[in-house]
Amino acid sequence: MSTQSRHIQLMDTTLRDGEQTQGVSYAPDEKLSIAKALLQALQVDRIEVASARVSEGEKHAVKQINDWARKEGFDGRVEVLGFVDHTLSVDWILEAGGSVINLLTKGSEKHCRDQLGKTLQQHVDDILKTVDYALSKGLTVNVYLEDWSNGYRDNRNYVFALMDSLQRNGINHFMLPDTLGVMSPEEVFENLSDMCNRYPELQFDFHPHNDYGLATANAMAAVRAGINSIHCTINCLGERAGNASLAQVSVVLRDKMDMELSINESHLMPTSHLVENFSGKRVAANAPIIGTDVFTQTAGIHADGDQKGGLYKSKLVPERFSRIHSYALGKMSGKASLKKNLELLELDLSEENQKKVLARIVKLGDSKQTITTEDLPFIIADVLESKNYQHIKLINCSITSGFELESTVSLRVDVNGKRHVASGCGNGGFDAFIDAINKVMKLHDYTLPELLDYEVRIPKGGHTSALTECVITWDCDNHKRKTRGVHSNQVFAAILAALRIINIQLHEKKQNGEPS
Ligand SMILES: CC(=O)SCCNC(=O)CCNC(=O)[C@H](O)C(C)(C)COP(=O)(O)OP(=O)(O)OC[C@H]1O[C@@H](n2cnc3c(N)ncnc32)[C@H](O)[C@@H]1OP(=O)(O)O
Repeated sequence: MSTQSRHIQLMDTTLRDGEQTQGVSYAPDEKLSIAKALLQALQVDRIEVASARVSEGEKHAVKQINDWARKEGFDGRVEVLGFVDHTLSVDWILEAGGSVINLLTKGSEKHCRDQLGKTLQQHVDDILKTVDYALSKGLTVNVYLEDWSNGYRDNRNYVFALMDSLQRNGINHFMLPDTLGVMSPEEVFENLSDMCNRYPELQFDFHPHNDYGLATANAMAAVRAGINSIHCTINCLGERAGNASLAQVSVVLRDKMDMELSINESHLMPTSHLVENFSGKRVAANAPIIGTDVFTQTAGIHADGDQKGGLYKSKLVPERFSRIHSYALGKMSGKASLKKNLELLELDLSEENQKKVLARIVKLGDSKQTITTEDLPFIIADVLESKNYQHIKLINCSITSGFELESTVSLRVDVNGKRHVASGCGNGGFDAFIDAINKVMKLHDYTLPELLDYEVRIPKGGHTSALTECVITWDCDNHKRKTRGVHSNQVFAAILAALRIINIQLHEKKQNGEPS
């Protein structure tokens, strides 16, 4: 149908279908925080926040969201999935302060017959009872046709008969799910075009799933067929392979189809992080738009092209998403990659020294080591044999750990020429070290930054005696910094990474003329 620019609504179901991701369960306050981020910051049109009847905790969460939404003027944009159970789901939603029910009906003859054990007429009678009850209580009613994609393929007369019975009963949106994510873009276009042509007066939503990795392509096909509302989730969460990614769908519909969306792109990353934290499901580093690595150029040739007038630029510029380009350091780096990192750190090096530093970076990369931007000053100091970059030096350190025992550390350390002895205890060797080193650093008017992430890894194919590498991400005044340490003992790898961030920050203090 039409590829003419029009407003496409996104209905985010991170808090309903997204919570059907294996192992994900949000606490009520987490649900409220995500709902706020979705409606207020990201400016999603509608959100589905739960299934009715699940639990008392869930009802409490939905009530909190509805109370907040009403106060902030988002009433009518918070939806709850309900069942064909006459009064039960409707009453549950009303008790939770809700105003919209997304009623789950059977969109395939097979589900109607084999799961409910009903004929179509019996199912329609039950649905209408629930719809009438919901409308009499003032709810807005949307209807899901569960398993519509299979139902349409196997017996579309069932689907048409269901639609014909429901279409004049005050239902707002008819939601057509590809419940098992089995459709191709061609099938989506063909089947949805047919539905739109048959029922031109009705509002349809499309609910894609990503089982074949086609959710975004299917969302595009749906819009091409004339659908004006797409369901998606943050970070592609959802049952099995997940739903369509809101980041991908919103950006693709804007860039490739010229559609209008209300989404504020600069909030895609923060919302993704929030959901990542609360769901415990990590986003792949190469996930489009929101992955940590997707604006990093690794190849030297690409860094060179970026310097020569943005030769490797597309519409997907990181600034759009409040992100920045970065240039990886490793064996594929060239002089342009190094230059970009030096610019970032505001470091100046002669051509001659750049060559030496680059040779060291390539060598380190060859031995599979990760090199972060924060490593660069150390590599430079090492290559150029600069002595004035060493502000903290661990002279010795012993750690004791035991099963069901608190770990203890005693250490001797040199900070800007002053020798200190300290001990500490904690929940594990690294925690005990942090306790001890914080006691020392307090005397130097310095506090370690908050730790945001802590990753330990061994080279692929390694074994228990291999070197371990620990990469720690620190929150330095809302600016993320990564440091790494390499050691055969993983706690010492972490300690070396911690010493490195201290060294960096002591060096900066010195350069700023602050006492240390
Ligand atoms: C498209 C989707 O992703 S659907 C997701 C729907 N959401 C959920 O399932 C949320 C989590 N579910 C739950 O908490 C529970 O399953 C509840 C509270 C909804 C129901 O729990 P229970 O009463 O224990 O039933 P159970 O989980 O076994 O569900 C199966 C019953 O629901 C019936 N059912 C299936 N679909 C529907 C429907 N759309 N409307 C009404 N009843 C339905 C089945 O026929 C079965 O009934 P039966 O026991 O009489 O045979």
